[in-house]
Amino acid sequence: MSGLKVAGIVKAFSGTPVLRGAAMEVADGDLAAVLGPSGCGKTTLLRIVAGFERADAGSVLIGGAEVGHLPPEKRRVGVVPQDAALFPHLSVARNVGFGLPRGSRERIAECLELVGLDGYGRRMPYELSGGQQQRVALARALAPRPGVVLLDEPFNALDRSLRTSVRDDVRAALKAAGATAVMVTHDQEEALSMADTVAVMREGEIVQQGDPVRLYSAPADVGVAAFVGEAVVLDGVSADGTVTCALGTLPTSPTSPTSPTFGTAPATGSLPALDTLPALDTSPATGRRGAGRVVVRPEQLLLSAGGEATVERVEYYGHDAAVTVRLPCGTPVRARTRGDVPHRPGDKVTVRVDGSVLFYGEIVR
Ligand SMILES: Nc1ncnc2c1ncn2[C@@H]1O[C@H](COP(=O)(O)OP(=O)(O)OP(=O)(O)O)[C@@H](O)[C@H]1O
Repeated sequence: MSGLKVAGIVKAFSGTPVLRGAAMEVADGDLAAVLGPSGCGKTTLLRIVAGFERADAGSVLIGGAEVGHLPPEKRRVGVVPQDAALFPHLSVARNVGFGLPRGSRERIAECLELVGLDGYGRRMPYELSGGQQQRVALARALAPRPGVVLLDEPFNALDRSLRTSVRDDVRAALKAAGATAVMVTHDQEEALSMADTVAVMREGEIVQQGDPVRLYSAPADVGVAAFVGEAVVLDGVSADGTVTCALGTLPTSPTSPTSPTFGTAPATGSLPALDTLPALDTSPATGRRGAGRVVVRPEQLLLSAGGEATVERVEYYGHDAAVTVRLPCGTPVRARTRGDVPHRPGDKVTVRVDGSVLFYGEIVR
């Protein structure tokens, strides 16, 4: 196998477990995002892949070969740190050529071109913007043709307006180089918009890995649903392909998981990819029944004038707005609406749900 595979990674610091059997797989040439809240172990996993840290157990395969026993310089891994960390006293070209043999001018020029900075070789790092520095750091990581490129929250130091364009440039450069890459982030928008595959990490485990669309539409559990995008979570009672909750009786999505272990990573390290999970069983006789939790996406909530629900708060963002509405039963829900549709606090509205909803409950067979 080429690409990257990590399986069953366990790591503790001074007896405190940080990674508990983390497993993920990245196909050759794919960009993977490891997405998780602060402190869940993302950087530690990346450092173990890079060889800066040693795992207590588990395996790291790069291009099909086990590298767990190798020092960082023997792993063919390129690293892009958070803050670019260029050598301040070296020119851009010498930064990019740092890990290359002498006389690698052509390769340096090639890599600068890959990141859209051809002609910048003679500049010094202090003459570059933050985004340009980050691109030089990527060129430096790509220069020795690594088996895997690791990016640790690479856009953190950039301001918001710059991030989108630098993200595009970085993704384009990785794709042009054909690199297999893993990017750590706690920003769901960044993960969903950039990556080919997203691995969601929680408390030292990859709880689900899948492509962005499937991850958003079929999260493994309520926690993943709420972390990957916004979620309205309500209590509900399910029967016969529908669920009854504060928003009425709604059809449940065919992507609602049917197994309590849906998407969880077994300790053996095998991959919790959605594609490999058992076929979905939505037949009324054997589906999920009883009490559980309903997940609705805010953009599924449609508001119309007049009704029993009350608008409490409107956050206007231009392209859209977030409207908090109190339902007649007293439960608040947050809807995403078009920015040009006026709602004001105190307005009476009706809330309808567009499409089907996810339901997480006990399975009755
Ligand atoms: N060298 C170390 N010694 C002791 N504890 C450590 C060490 N490195 C990391 N930790 C602890 O391991 C946990 C996970 O840290 P890690 O940096 O991997 O998380 P993270 O998900 O990358 O967080 P963030 O998004 O905030 O960077 C934290 O509780 C951290 O304090």
